[in-house]
Amino acid sequence: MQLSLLNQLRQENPVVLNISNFVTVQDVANGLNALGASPIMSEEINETKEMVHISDAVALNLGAFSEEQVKHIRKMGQEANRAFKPVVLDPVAVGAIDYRLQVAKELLDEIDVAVIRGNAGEIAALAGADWTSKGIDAGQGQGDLVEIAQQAAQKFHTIVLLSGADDIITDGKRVTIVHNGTPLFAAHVGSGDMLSSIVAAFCAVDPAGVYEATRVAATVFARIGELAVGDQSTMGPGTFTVNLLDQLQLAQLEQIKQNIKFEEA
Ligand SMILES: Nc1ncnc2c1ncn2[C@@H]1O[C@H](COP(=O)(O)OP(=O)(O)O)[C@@H](O)[C@H]1O
Ligand SMILES: Cc1ncsc1CCOP(=O)(O)O
Ligand SMILES: [Mg+2]
Repeated sequence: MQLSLLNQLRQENPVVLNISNFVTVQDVANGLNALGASPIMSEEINETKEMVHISDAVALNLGAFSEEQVKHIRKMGQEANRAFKPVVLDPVAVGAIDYRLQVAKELLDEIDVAVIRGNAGEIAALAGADWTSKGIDAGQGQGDLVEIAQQAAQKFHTIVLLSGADDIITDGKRVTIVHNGTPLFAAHVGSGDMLSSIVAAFCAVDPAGVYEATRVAATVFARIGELAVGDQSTMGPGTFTVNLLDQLQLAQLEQIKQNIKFEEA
């Protein structure tokens, strides 16, 4: 795995344009910034073309959209496609709310999305698989998550990153499973949104290799979570959040490379 993309990212400092949600916007901005990317957020549709022009990748988060924001998301995605800037979509809670699923599917029809990053419930809903989601969380189901991720990737002609205790990255055929990470990620609202924007940052560094960029992003983020926990046996989400932000900036490639656990299929 080309983990050295992290150093390239830190050198290039790519601009990542985000449609965020009001819950996690600061996690996303600070997470990108600490890692070595340059975040910018936008809520004004009239600046879309210029915004995309100055950006290297776009992350579209469906966490708290309104009808107005959907127009903005559509325009931003299509503008990014015209400018050949990679687009990452985070379909927050589409497994729990049918209306969200419908909007996400429409956007996927209208925008050429490079990567969909979601939890099991979200990716299962997009794939049309049997699964019970719970709000923004993954929920529960019996299906094989690798097959579900592959189905979603094939259906939408995109790379899928299905995150959770294991992260599954697939283009529909190739599969990488990353076992690194910490359950404390799930105790912090915004972990998934941070990851989606970080995927966009890695795609900006290597737009020709979206699959590689996505699996590197997942691995780097998971290892940084582990480094944030360190050897402390008890830690709560408060300390984890602070340490995560610190490690996003401080963690060096050599530390990240230690103890990588992934398999390829
Ligand atoms: N139980 C877990 N163990 C290890 N890592 C986890 C666990 N749950 C989530 N993560 C990690 O948290 C990050 C966010 O993923 P996830 O929780 O699936 O997203 P979301 O917040 O959108 O539901 C990913 O890096 C994922 O690997
Ligand atoms: C709580 C909440 N409600 C709407 S968006 C959102 C944040 C979701 O963040 P994440 O998917 O990263 O946990
Ligand atoms: Mg999420």
